[in-house]
Amino acid sequence: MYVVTGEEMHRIDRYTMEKIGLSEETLMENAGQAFCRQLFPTVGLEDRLVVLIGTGNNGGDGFVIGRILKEAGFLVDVIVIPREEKIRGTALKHKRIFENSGHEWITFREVQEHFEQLLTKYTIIIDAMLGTGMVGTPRWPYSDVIESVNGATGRVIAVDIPSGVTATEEKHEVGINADQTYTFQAAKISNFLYPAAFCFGEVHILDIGIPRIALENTFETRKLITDEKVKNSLAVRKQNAHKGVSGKALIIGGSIPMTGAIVLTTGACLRTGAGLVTVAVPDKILLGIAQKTTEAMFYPLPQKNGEIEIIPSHFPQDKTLSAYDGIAVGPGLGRNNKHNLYDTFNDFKGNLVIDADGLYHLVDELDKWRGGREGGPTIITPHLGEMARLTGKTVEEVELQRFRISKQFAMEYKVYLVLKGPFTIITAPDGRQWVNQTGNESLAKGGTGDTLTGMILGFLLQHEYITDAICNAVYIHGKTADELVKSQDILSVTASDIIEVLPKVLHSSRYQT
Ligand SMILES: NC(=O)C1=CN([C@@H]2O[C@H](COP(=O)(O)OP(=O)(O)OC[C@H]3O[C@@H](n4cnc5c(N)ncnc54)[C@H](O)[C@@H]3O)[C@@H](O)[C@H]2O)[C@H](O)CC1
Ligand SMILES: [K+]
Repeated sequence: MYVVTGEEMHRIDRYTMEKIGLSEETLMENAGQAFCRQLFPTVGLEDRLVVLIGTGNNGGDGFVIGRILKEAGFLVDVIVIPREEKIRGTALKHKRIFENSGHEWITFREVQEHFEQLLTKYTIIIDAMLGTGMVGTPRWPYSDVIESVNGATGRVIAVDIPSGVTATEEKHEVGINADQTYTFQAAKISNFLYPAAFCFGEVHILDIGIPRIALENTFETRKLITDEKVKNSLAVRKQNAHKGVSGKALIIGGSIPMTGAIVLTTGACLRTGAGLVTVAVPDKILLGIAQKTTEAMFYPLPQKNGEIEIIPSHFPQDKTLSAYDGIAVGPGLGRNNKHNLYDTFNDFKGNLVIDADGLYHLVDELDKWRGGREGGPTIITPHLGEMARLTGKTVEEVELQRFRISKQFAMEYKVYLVLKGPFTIITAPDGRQWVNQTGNESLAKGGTGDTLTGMILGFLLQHEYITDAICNAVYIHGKTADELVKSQDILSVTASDIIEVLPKVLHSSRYQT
Protein backbone atom coordinates (compact mmCIF):
# COMPACT_ATOMS: atom_id res chain seq x y z
CA MET A 1 0.00 0.00 0.00
CA TYR A 2 1.58 3.23 -1.18
CA VAL A 3 1.15 6.80 0.05
CA VAL A 4 1.39 9.44 -2.66
CA THR A 5 1.25 13.16 -3.33
CA GLY A 6 -1.03 14.43 -6.10
CA GLU A 7 1.97 15.11 -8.27
CA GLU A 8 3.23 11.54 -7.80
CA MET A 9 -0.23 10.15 -8.57
CA HIS A 10 -0.31 12.10 -11.83
CA ARG A 11 3.12 10.66 -12.70
CA ILE A 12 1.81 7.16 -11.96
CA ASP A 13 -1.27 7.80 -14.17
CA ARG A 14 0.93 9.06 -17.01
CA TYR A 15 3.17 5.98 -16.76
CA THR A 16 0.08 3.74 -16.84
CA MET A 17 -1.24 5.45 -19.94
CA GLU A 18 1.98 6.00 -21.88
CA LYS A 19 4.14 3.03 -20.91
CA ILE A 20 1.50 0.41 -20.16
CA GLY A 21 -1.19 1.54 -22.57
CA LEU A 22 -4.22 1.61 -20.26
CA SER A 23 -6.29 4.61 -21.32
CA GLU A 24 -7.56 7.34 -19.00
CA GLU A 25 -11.15 6.51 -20.00
CA THR A 26 -10.59 2.94 -18.79
CA LEU A 27 -9.03 4.11 -15.52
CA MET A 28 -11.92 6.49 -14.96
CA GLU A 29 -14.44 3.74 -15.67
CA ASN A 30 -12.54 1.43 -13.29
CA ALA A 31 -12.49 4.17 -10.63
CA GLY A 32 -16.27 4.68 -10.87
CA GLN A 33 -16.91 0.92 -10.85
CA ALA A 34 -14.64 0.38 -7.83
CA PHE A 35 -16.34 3.26 -6.00
CA CYS A 36 -19.79 1.76 -6.59
CA ARG A 37 -18.71 -1.74 -5.59
CA GLN A 38 -17.61 -0.28 -2.25
CA LEU A 39 -20.78 1.81 -1.96
CA PHE A 40 -23.48 -0.72 -2.90
CA PRO A 41 -23.53 -2.83 0.28
CA THR A 42 -24.06 0.37 2.29
CA VAL A 43 -27.03 1.85 0.38
CA GLY A 44 -30.69 0.95 0.13
CA LEU A 45 -33.32 1.78 -2.47
CA GLU A 46 -34.89 4.18 0.06
CA ASP A 47 -31.72 6.29 0.05
CA ARG A 48 -31.70 9.59 -1.85
CA LEU A 49 -28.32 10.23 -3.41
CA VAL A 50 -26.69 13.20 -5.06
CA VAL A 51 -23.41 13.35 -7.00
CA LEU A 52 -21.74 16.78 -7.05
CA ILE A 53 -19.54 17.13 -10.11
CA GLY A 54 -16.54 19.40 -10.84
CA THR A 55 -14.64 20.24 -14.04
CA GLY A 56 -11.68 17.87 -13.91
CA ASN A 57 -11.27 14.11 -13.86
CA ASN A 58 -12.67 13.92 -10.34
CA GLY A 59 -15.89 15.18 -11.92
CA GLY A 60 -15.40 12.59 -14.67
CA ASP A 61 -15.41 9.89 -12.01
CA GLY A 62 -18.64 11.47 -10.77
CA PHE A 63 -20.33 10.94 -14.18
CA VAL A 64 -19.31 7.25 -14.13
CA ILE A 65 -20.64 6.88 -10.57
CA GLY A 66 -23.86 8.72 -11.46
CA ARG A 67 -24.42 6.47 -14.49
CA ILE A 68 -23.80 3.23 -12.55
CA LEU A 69 -26.12 4.31 -9.72
CA LYS A 70 -28.89 5.31 -12.11
CA GLU A 71 -28.51 2.07 -14.09
CA ALA A 72 -28.82 0.16 -10.82
CA GLY A 73 -32.12 1.88 -10.10
CA PHE A 74 -31.13 4.18 -7.25
CA LEU A 75 -32.75 7.58 -6.70
CA VAL A 76 -29.84 9.79 -7.63
CA ASP A 77 -29.49 13.40 -8.79
CA VAL A 78 -26.38 14.62 -10.58
CA ILE A 79 -25.49 18.29 -10.12
CA VAL A 80 -22.75 19.89 -12.22
CA ILE A 81 -21.14 22.66 -10.18
CA PRO A 82 -19.13 24.65 -12.81
CA ARG A 83 -20.36 25.93 -16.17
CA GLU A 84 -20.91 23.00 -18.56
CA GLU A 85 -18.40 24.23 -21.17
CA LYS A 86 -15.57 23.97 -18.63
CA ILE A 87 -15.73 20.17 -18.68
CA ARG A 88 -13.12 18.86 -21.11
CA GLY A 89 -10.94 15.86 -21.99
CA THR A 90 -11.69 12.47 -20.48
CA ALA A 91 -14.29 13.91 -18.12
CA LEU A 92 -16.18 15.23 -21.16
CA LYS A 93 -16.05 11.76 -22.74
CA HIS A 94 -17.67 10.22 -19.66
CA LYS A 95 -20.17 13.08 -19.50
CA ARG A 96 -21.22 12.11 -23.05
CA ILE A 97 -21.40 8.40 -22.13
CA PHE A 98 -23.64 9.41 -19.21
CA GLU A 99 -25.86 11.49 -21.52
CA ASN A 100 -25.87 8.93 -24.35
CA SER A 101 -27.07 6.36 -21.82
CA GLY A 102 -30.20 8.49 -21.48
CA HIS A 103 -29.44 10.10 -18.11
CA GLU A 104 -29.94 13.71 -17.08
CA TRP A 105 -28.09 16.15 -14.89
CA ILE A 106 -28.83 19.62 -13.59
CA THR A 107 -26.63 22.67 -13.13
CA PHE A 108 -25.73 24.24 -9.80
CA ARG A 109 -27.02 27.57 -11.16
CA GLU A 110 -30.54 26.13 -11.50
CA VAL A 111 -30.66 25.18 -7.82
CA GLN A 112 -28.26 27.72 -6.36
CA GLU A 113 -31.01 29.79 -4.66
CA HIS A 114 -32.30 26.89 -2.58
CA PHE A 115 -29.19 24.65 -2.58
CA GLU A 116 -28.94 24.23 1.18
CA GLN A 117 -32.62 23.37 1.38
CA LEU A 118 -32.20 20.92 -1.49
CA LEU A 119 -29.28 19.16 0.24
CA THR A 120 -31.51 18.28 3.21
CA LYS A 121 -33.37 15.71 1.12
CA TYR A 122 -30.28 13.61 0.38
CA THR A 123 -29.18 10.81 2.69
CA ILE A 124 -25.94 10.33 0.75
CA ILE A 125 -23.86 13.12 -0.82
CA ILE A 126 -21.09 12.05 -3.18
CA ASP A 127 -18.35 14.64 -3.54
CA ALA A 128 -16.79 14.40 -7.03
CA MET A 129 -15.90 18.07 -7.33
CA LEU A 130 -12.17 18.53 -6.84
CA GLY A 131 -9.52 15.82 -6.75
CA THR A 132 -5.77 15.59 -6.75
CA GLY A 133 -5.52 18.24 -9.49
CA MET A 134 -6.81 21.08 -7.32
CA VAL A 135 -4.39 23.95 -6.86
CA GLY A 136 -4.53 26.50 -4.01
CA THR A 137 -7.91 27.18 -2.40
CA PRO A 138 -11.25 26.20 -3.94
CA ARG A 139 -12.71 29.06 -5.98
CA TRP A 140 -16.36 30.04 -6.05
CA PRO A 141 -18.80 28.32 -6.41
CA TYR A 142 -16.92 25.33 -4.91
CA SER A 143 -16.16 27.34 -1.76
CA ASP A 144 -19.89 27.90 -1.11
CA VAL A 145 -20.85 24.36 -2.06
CA ILE A 146 -18.26 22.92 0.35
CA GLU A 147 -19.69 25.04 3.16
CA SER A 148 -23.23 23.92 2.38
CA VAL A 149 -22.24 20.23 2.22
CA ASN A 150 -20.47 20.57 5.57
CA GLY A 151 -23.72 21.87 7.05
CA ALA A 152 -25.85 19.08 5.56
CA THR A 153 -27.05 16.04 7.46
CA GLY A 154 -26.53 13.29 4.88
CA ARG A 155 -23.58 10.89 4.82
CA VAL A 156 -20.81 12.50 2.77
CA ILE A 157 -18.54 10.27 0.70
CA ALA A 158 -15.54 11.88 -0.99
CA VAL A 159 -14.32 10.56 -4.33
CA ASP A 160 -10.54 10.09 -4.10
CA ILE A 161 -9.95 13.03 -1.73
CA PRO A 162 -12.27 15.47 0.07
CA SER A 163 -12.72 18.51 -2.19
CA GLY A 164 -10.63 21.45 -1.04
CA VAL A 165 -7.92 19.28 0.52
CA THR A 166 -4.77 19.02 -1.55
CA ALA A 167 -2.68 15.87 -1.85
CA THR A 168 0.38 17.81 -0.68
CA GLU A 169 2.00 18.91 2.59
CA GLU A 170 0.32 22.32 2.34
CA LYS A 171 -2.23 23.81 4.67
CA HIS A 172 -5.78 23.84 3.31
CA GLU A 173 -8.26 26.62 4.09
CA VAL A 174 -11.55 24.88 3.51
CA GLY A 175 -12.44 21.29 2.72
CA ILE A 176 -15.30 18.79 2.65
CA ASN A 177 -15.63 17.03 5.99
CA ALA A 178 -16.27 13.58 4.63
CA ASP A 179 -17.66 10.67 6.61
CA GLN A 180 -15.86 8.37 4.23
CA THR A 181 -13.28 8.76 1.49
CA TYR A 182 -12.95 6.13 -1.20
CA THR A 183 -9.52 6.80 -2.61
CA PHE A 184 -8.01 5.30 -5.74
CA GLN A 185 -5.03 2.93 -5.85
CA ALA A 186 -2.87 4.63 -3.22
CA ALA A 187 -3.47 6.59 -0.02
CA LYS A 188 -3.00 10.35 -0.37
CA ILE A 189 -0.33 12.01 1.76
CA SER A 190 -2.66 14.57 3.42
CA ASN A 191 -4.63 11.66 4.90
CA PHE A 192 -1.80 11.46 7.46
CA LEU A 193 -1.30 15.17 8.12
CA TYR A 194 -3.38 17.22 10.54
CA PRO A 195 -5.64 19.15 10.22
CA ALA A 196 -6.30 17.72 6.71
CA ALA A 197 -6.60 14.21 8.19
CA PHE A 198 -9.82 15.27 9.98
CA CYS A 199 -11.52 15.79 6.57
CA PHE A 200 -11.06 12.23 5.29
CA GLY A 201 -13.25 10.27 7.71
CA GLU A 202 -13.00 6.51 7.25
CA VAL A 203 -10.72 5.75 4.31
CA HIS A 204 -10.94 2.87 1.83
CA ILE A 205 -8.21 2.41 -0.75
CA LEU A 206 -9.68 0.95 -3.93
CA ASP A 207 -7.85 -0.87 -6.69
CA ILE A 208 -8.59 0.69 -10.09
CA GLY A 209 -6.33 -1.61 -12.08
CA ILE A 210 -3.11 0.39 -12.16
CA PRO A 211 -0.37 -2.26 -12.47
CA ARG A 212 2.14 -2.41 -9.60
CA ILE A 213 5.03 -1.61 -11.89
CA ALA A 214 3.61 1.86 -12.50
CA LEU A 215 3.86 2.61 -8.79
CA GLU A 216 7.24 0.97 -8.32
CA ASN A 217 8.86 2.73 -11.26
CA THR A 218 7.65 6.26 -10.72
CA PHE A 219 8.41 7.32 -7.19
CA GLU A 220 10.46 6.58 -4.11
CA THR A 221 9.06 4.30 -1.46
CA ARG A 222 6.43 5.73 0.85
CA LYS A 223 4.28 2.90 2.16
CA LEU A 224 1.69 2.04 4.77
CA ILE A 225 2.61 -0.52 7.41
CA THR A 226 -0.02 -3.22 6.92
CA ASP A 227 -1.13 -6.10 9.18
CA GLU A 228 0.22 -8.47 6.55
CA LYS A 229 3.63 -6.83 6.36
CA VAL A 230 4.00 -7.10 10.15
CA LYS A 231 2.77 -10.69 10.30
CA ASN A 232 5.21 -11.73 7.59
CA SER A 233 8.20 -9.94 9.04
CA LEU A 234 7.97 -10.61 12.79
CA ALA A 235 11.18 -12.24 13.97
CA VAL A 236 11.18 -15.96 14.65
CA ARG A 237 13.34 -17.42 17.43
CA LYS A 238 15.39 -20.50 16.64
CA GLN A 239 14.62 -23.62 18.68
CA ASN A 240 18.21 -23.83 19.92
CA ALA A 241 18.46 -20.17 20.93
CA HIS A 242 19.86 -19.16 24.33
CA LYS A 243 19.89 -15.84 26.15
CA GLY A 244 23.31 -14.97 24.81
CA VAL A 245 22.13 -15.00 21.20
CA SER A 246 18.76 -13.32 21.79
CA GLY A 247 20.35 -9.90 22.03
CA LYS A 248 22.19 -8.06 24.78
CA ALA A 249 20.77 -4.64 25.46
CA LEU A 250 22.09 -1.68 27.42
CA ILE A 251 19.63 1.02 28.45
CA ILE A 252 21.14 4.26 29.70
CA GLY A 253 19.19 6.92 31.58
CA GLY A 254 17.23 7.51 34.76
CA SER A 255 17.79 10.34 37.22
CA ILE A 256 16.70 11.16 40.77
CA PRO A 257 13.48 12.94 39.74
CA MET A 258 12.78 10.49 36.90
CA THR A 259 13.02 6.83 37.83
CA GLY A 260 9.97 5.49 35.99
CA ALA A 261 10.99 6.09 32.37
CA ILE A 262 13.85 3.62 32.36
CA VAL A 263 11.72 1.01 34.12
CA LEU A 264 9.20 1.27 31.29
CA THR A 265 11.87 1.07 28.58
CA THR A 266 13.42 -1.97 30.26
CA GLY A 267 10.07 -3.76 30.67
CA ALA A 268 9.15 -3.17 27.02
CA CYS A 269 12.58 -4.28 25.82
CA LEU A 270 12.31 -7.56 27.73
CA ARG A 271 8.76 -8.13 26.47
CA THR A 272 9.94 -7.77 22.87
CA GLY A 273 12.55 -10.45 23.12
CA ALA A 274 15.85 -9.07 24.44
CA GLY A 275 17.95 -11.93 25.85
CA LEU A 276 19.78 -9.88 28.48
CA VAL A 277 19.11 -6.31 29.54
CA THR A 278 21.52 -4.16 31.53
CA VAL A 279 20.43 -0.81 32.88
CA ALA A 280 22.94 2.02 33.40
CA VAL A 281 21.57 4.41 36.04
CA PRO A 282 22.85 6.74 38.78
CA ASP A 283 24.08 4.58 41.69
CA LYS A 284 21.83 6.46 44.14
CA ILE A 285 18.60 5.30 42.49
CA LEU A 286 19.70 1.80 41.51
CA LEU A 287 17.93 0.05 44.38
CA GLY A 288 14.55 1.63 43.72
CA ILE A 289 14.76 0.76 40.03
CA ALA A 290 15.99 -2.76 40.73
CA GLN A 291 12.85 -3.46 42.75
CA LYS A 292 10.75 -2.81 39.66
CA THR A 293 12.87 -4.56 37.06
CA THR A 294 13.41 -8.10 38.27
CA GLU A 295 14.96 -9.46 35.08
CA ALA A 296 17.50 -6.68 34.46
CA MET A 297 21.15 -6.33 35.43
CA PHE A 298 22.76 -3.06 36.48
CA TYR A 299 25.60 -0.77 35.57
CA PRO A 300 25.77 1.83 38.33
CA LEU A 301 27.34 5.17 37.48
CA PRO A 302 28.39 8.06 39.70
CA GLN A 303 25.72 10.70 39.92
CA LYS A 304 26.30 14.41 39.44
CA ASN A 305 23.37 16.81 39.93
CA GLY A 306 21.18 13.70 40.39
CA GLU A 307 22.03 12.43 36.89
CA ILE A 308 24.71 10.43 35.11
CA GLU A 309 27.20 11.79 32.60
CA ILE A 310 27.55 10.13 29.23
CA ILE A 311 31.21 10.55 28.44
CA PRO A 312 33.66 8.10 26.83
CA SER A 313 35.50 7.33 30.10
CA HIS A 314 32.25 6.03 31.68
CA PHE A 315 31.56 3.72 28.74
CA PRO A 316 34.89 2.52 27.33
CA GLN A 317 34.27 1.06 23.90
CA ASP A 318 36.67 -1.86 24.28
CA LYS A 319 35.54 -2.93 27.78
CA THR A 320 31.90 -1.96 28.17
CA LEU A 321 30.09 -1.06 24.98
CA SER A 322 31.42 -3.88 22.84
CA ALA A 323 29.60 -6.34 25.16
CA TYR A 324 26.22 -5.13 23.86
CA ASP A 325 24.35 -5.68 20.62
CA GLY A 326 22.12 -2.65 21.04
CA ILE A 327 21.87 0.46 23.22
CA ALA A 328 19.06 2.87 24.05
CA VAL A 329 20.00 6.18 25.59
CA GLY A 330 17.81 8.93 26.97
CA PRO A 331 14.78 7.78 29.00
CA GLY A 332 14.68 9.88 32.17
CA LEU A 333 18.29 10.96 31.61
CA GLY A 334 17.73 14.54 32.76
CA ARG A 335 19.02 17.81 31.38
CA ASN A 336 21.42 19.08 34.05
CA ASN A 337 24.71 17.58 32.88
CA LYS A 338 26.73 17.97 29.72
CA HIS A 339 27.21 14.79 27.70
CA ASN A 340 29.34 13.67 24.83
CA LEU A 341 27.10 11.30 22.90
CA TYR A 342 28.95 11.31 19.61
CA ASP A 343 32.40 10.50 20.96
CA THR A 344 30.99 7.94 23.40
CA PHE A 345 29.07 5.99 20.77
CA ASN A 346 30.76 6.79 17.46
CA ASP A 347 32.57 3.45 17.31
CA PHE A 348 29.82 1.32 18.84
CA LYS A 349 29.03 -1.40 16.32
CA GLY A 350 25.45 -2.24 17.28
CA ASN A 351 22.21 -0.29 16.91
CA LEU A 352 21.99 2.90 18.94
CA VAL A 353 18.55 4.28 19.82
CA ILE A 354 18.42 7.88 21.05
CA ASP A 355 15.22 9.14 22.66
CA ALA A 356 13.81 11.70 25.09
CA ASP A 357 16.53 13.66 26.95
CA GLY A 358 19.10 11.97 24.73
CA LEU A 359 17.58 13.98 21.85
CA TYR A 360 17.66 17.12 23.98
CA HIS A 361 21.43 16.77 24.29
CA LEU A 362 21.86 15.69 20.68
CA VAL A 363 20.86 19.18 19.55
CA ASP A 364 24.07 20.61 21.09
CA GLU A 365 26.32 18.31 19.07
CA LEU A 366 24.33 17.95 15.85
CA ASP A 367 27.18 19.13 13.66
CA LYS A 368 29.23 16.10 14.64
CA TRP A 369 26.40 13.76 13.66
CA ARG A 370 26.02 15.02 10.07
CA GLY A 371 26.57 12.00 7.81
CA GLY A 372 25.97 9.54 10.67
CA ARG A 373 28.29 7.83 13.13
CA GLU A 374 30.98 5.41 11.99
CA GLY A 375 30.35 2.28 14.09
CA GLY A 376 26.76 1.36 13.26
CA PRO A 377 23.18 2.50 12.70
CA THR A 378 21.52 5.22 14.79
CA ILE A 379 17.78 5.38 15.39
CA ILE A 380 16.18 8.53 16.77
CA THR A 381 12.59 8.74 18.01
CA PRO A 382 11.48 12.37 18.38
CA HIS A 383 7.94 13.63 18.90
CA LEU A 384 6.89 16.83 17.14
CA GLY A 385 8.38 19.12 19.80
CA GLU A 386 11.72 17.30 19.81
CA MET A 387 11.78 17.31 16.01
CA ALA A 388 11.15 21.04 16.01
CA ARG A 389 14.14 21.53 18.33
CA LEU A 390 16.33 19.28 16.21
CA THR A 391 15.51 21.20 13.03
CA GLY A 392 15.16 24.73 14.43
CA LYS A 393 11.59 24.89 13.08
CA THR A 394 8.31 25.52 14.87
CA VAL A 395 6.07 22.64 15.92
CA GLU A 396 3.45 23.90 13.43
CA GLU A 397 5.96 23.82 10.58
CA VAL A 398 7.01 20.28 11.44
CA GLU A 399 3.41 19.12 11.83
CA LEU A 400 2.47 20.41 8.39
CA GLN A 401 5.43 18.86 6.58
CA ARG A 402 6.17 15.75 8.58
CA PHE A 403 7.14 13.68 5.56
CA ARG A 404 9.42 16.23 3.91
CA ILE A 405 11.16 17.33 7.12
CA SER A 406 11.71 13.73 8.30
CA LYS A 407 13.19 12.77 4.98
CA GLN A 408 15.55 15.74 4.84
CA PHE A 409 16.80 15.10 8.34
CA ALA A 410 17.17 11.32 8.01
CA MET A 411 19.15 11.69 4.81
CA GLU A 412 21.38 14.49 6.07
CA TYR A 413 22.25 12.86 9.40
CA LYS A 414 22.04 9.27 8.09
CA VAL A 415 19.71 8.17 10.85
CA TYR A 416 16.60 6.03 11.01
CA LEU A 417 14.04 8.56 12.11
CA VAL A 418 10.80 7.71 13.92
CA LEU A 419 8.66 10.84 13.97
CA LYS A 420 6.10 9.99 16.63
CA GLY A 421 2.49 11.12 16.77
CA PRO A 422 -0.77 10.10 15.19
CA PHE A 423 0.42 8.30 12.02
CA THR A 424 4.04 7.87 13.12
CA ILE A 425 6.40 8.13 10.14
CA ILE A 426 9.51 5.96 9.90
CA THR A 427 12.23 7.21 7.54
CA ALA A 428 15.37 5.28 6.58
CA PRO A 429 18.68 7.09 5.90
CA ASP A 430 18.11 6.51 2.15
CA GLY A 431 14.79 8.38 2.31
CA ARG A 432 12.34 5.45 2.18
CA GLN A 433 9.31 6.06 4.39
CA TRP A 434 6.61 4.02 6.14
CA VAL A 435 3.44 5.31 7.80
CA ASN A 436 1.83 3.61 10.79
CA GLN A 437 -1.93 3.55 11.21
CA THR A 438 -2.37 1.79 14.53
CA GLY A 439 -2.72 3.61 17.86
CA ASN A 440 -5.09 6.20 19.25
CA GLU A 441 -5.23 9.27 21.46
CA SER A 442 -4.85 7.20 24.66
CA LEU A 443 -1.11 7.23 23.82
CA ALA A 444 -0.94 10.98 24.41
CA LYS A 445 0.49 10.41 27.89
CA GLY A 446 3.88 10.44 29.62
CA GLY A 447 5.77 7.16 29.47
CA THR A 448 4.33 5.79 26.22
CA GLY A 449 7.39 7.00 24.31
CA ASP A 450 9.68 5.23 26.79
CA THR A 451 7.87 1.95 26.14
CA LEU A 452 8.22 2.46 22.39
CA THR A 453 11.97 2.98 22.79
CA GLY A 454 12.23 -0.30 24.69
CA MET A 455 10.19 -2.09 22.04
CA ILE A 456 12.29 -0.71 19.20
CA LEU A 457 15.49 -1.80 20.96
CA GLY A 458 14.01 -5.23 21.76
CA PHE A 459 12.94 -5.81 18.15
CA LEU A 460 16.21 -4.49 16.73
CA LEU A 461 17.96 -7.29 18.60
CA GLN A 462 15.70 -9.89 16.95
CA HIS A 463 15.38 -8.68 13.38
CA GLU A 464 17.69 -8.90 10.43
CA TYR A 465 16.37 -5.69 8.85
CA ILE A 466 16.34 -2.45 10.82
CA THR A 467 13.29 -0.98 9.11
CA ASP A 468 11.26 -4.16 9.78
CA ALA A 469 12.21 -4.00 13.46
CA ILE A 470 11.20 -0.35 13.79
CA CYS A 471 7.99 -0.65 11.76
CA ASN A 472 6.92 -3.71 13.74
CA ALA A 473 7.63 -2.02 17.07
CA VAL A 474 5.67 1.10 16.10
CA TYR A 475 2.78 -0.98 14.76
CA ILE A 476 2.55 -3.31 17.79
CA HIS A 477 2.90 -0.35 20.18
CA GLY A 478 -0.11 1.32 18.52
CA LYS A 479 -2.03 -1.92 18.41
CA THR A 480 -1.65 -2.45 22.15
CA ALA A 481 -3.33 0.92 22.65
CA ASP A 482 -6.11 -0.09 20.23
CA GLU A 483 -6.57 -3.31 22.19
CA LEU A 484 -6.60 -1.48 25.53
CA VAL A 485 -9.34 0.98 24.57
CA LYS A 486 -11.67 -1.90 23.74
CA SER A 487 -12.11 -2.52 27.46
CA GLN A 488 -10.63 0.54 29.15
CA ASP A 489 -11.51 4.23 28.91
CA ILE A 490 -9.33 6.18 26.51
CA LEU A 491 -8.31 8.52 29.35
CA SER A 492 -7.20 5.72 31.64
CA VAL A 493 -4.60 3.89 29.58
CA THR A 494 -1.07 4.13 31.02
CA ALA A 495 2.35 3.19 29.66
CA SER A 496 2.48 0.27 32.13
CA ASP A 497 -0.78 -1.06 30.64
CA ILE A 498 0.96 -1.20 27.27
CA ILE A 499 3.65 -3.46 28.64
CA GLU A 500 0.97 -5.63 30.27
CA VAL A 501 -0.99 -6.35 27.07
CA LEU A 502 2.01 -6.32 24.75
CA PRO A 503 2.57 -10.12 24.90
CA LYS A 504 -1.03 -10.83 23.85
CA VAL A 505 -0.99 -8.31 21.01
CA LEU A 506 2.34 -9.56 19.74
CA HIS A 507 0.97 -13.09 19.78
CA SER A 508 -2.23 -12.18 17.95
CA SER A 509 -0.31 -10.12 15.35
CA ARG A 510 1.92 -13.08 14.62
CA TYR A 511 -0.95 -15.53 14.24
CA GLN A 512 -3.63 -13.24 12.74
CA THR A 513 -5.40 -14.60 9.67
N1 LIG B 1 -5.60 8.07 -9.72
C1 LIG B 1 -5.95 7.71 -10.92
O1 LIG B 1 -5.29 6.98 -11.51
C2 LIG B 1 -7.14 8.25 -11.55
C3 LIG B 1 -7.72 9.37 -11.02
N2 LIG B 1 -8.76 9.98 -11.59
C4 LIG B 1 -9.42 11.06 -10.93
O2 LIG B 1 -8.82 12.23 -11.42
C5 LIG B 1 -8.61 13.15 -10.38
C6 LIG B 1 -7.57 14.11 -10.77
O3 LIG B 1 -8.02 14.73 -11.94
P1 LIG B 1 -7.53 16.16 -12.47
O4 LIG B 1 -8.30 16.43 -13.70
O5 LIG B 1 -6.09 16.16 -12.56
O6 LIG B 1 -7.91 17.12 -11.30
P2 LIG B 1 -9.26 17.45 -10.53
O7 LIG B 1 -10.39 16.60 -10.90
O8 LIG B 1 -8.87 17.51 -9.14
O9 LIG B 1 -9.72 18.86 -11.03
C7 LIG B 1 -8.96 19.89 -11.33
C8 LIG B 1 -9.94 20.81 -12.03
O10 LIG B 1 -10.35 21.78 -11.14
C9 LIG B 1 -9.85 23.05 -11.57
N3 LIG B 1 -9.23 23.64 -10.38
C10 LIG B 1 -7.97 23.51 -9.97
N4 LIG B 1 -7.79 24.19 -8.83
C11 LIG B 1 -8.97 24.76 -8.53
C12 LIG B 1 -9.40 25.61 -7.49
N5 LIG B 1 -8.57 26.01 -6.52
N6 LIG B 1 -10.69 26.03 -7.47
C13 LIG B 1 -11.53 25.65 -8.45
N7 LIG B 1 -11.18 24.85 -9.50
C14 LIG B 1 -9.91 24.43 -9.52
C15 LIG B 1 -8.88 22.82 -12.69
O11 LIG B 1 -8.97 23.84 -13.60
C16 LIG B 1 -9.33 21.48 -13.22
O12 LIG B 1 -10.31 21.68 -14.20
C17 LIG B 1 -8.30 12.28 -9.21
O13 LIG B 1 -8.48 12.91 -7.97
C18 LIG B 1 -9.28 11.12 -9.43
O14 LIG B 1 -10.53 11.43 -8.86
C19 LIG B 1 -9.21 9.60 -12.93
O15 LIG B 1 -10.49 9.09 -12.89
C20 LIG B 1 -8.34 8.57 -13.62
C21 LIG B 1 -7.68 7.61 -12.74
K1 LIG C 1 -13.48 14.95 -4.29
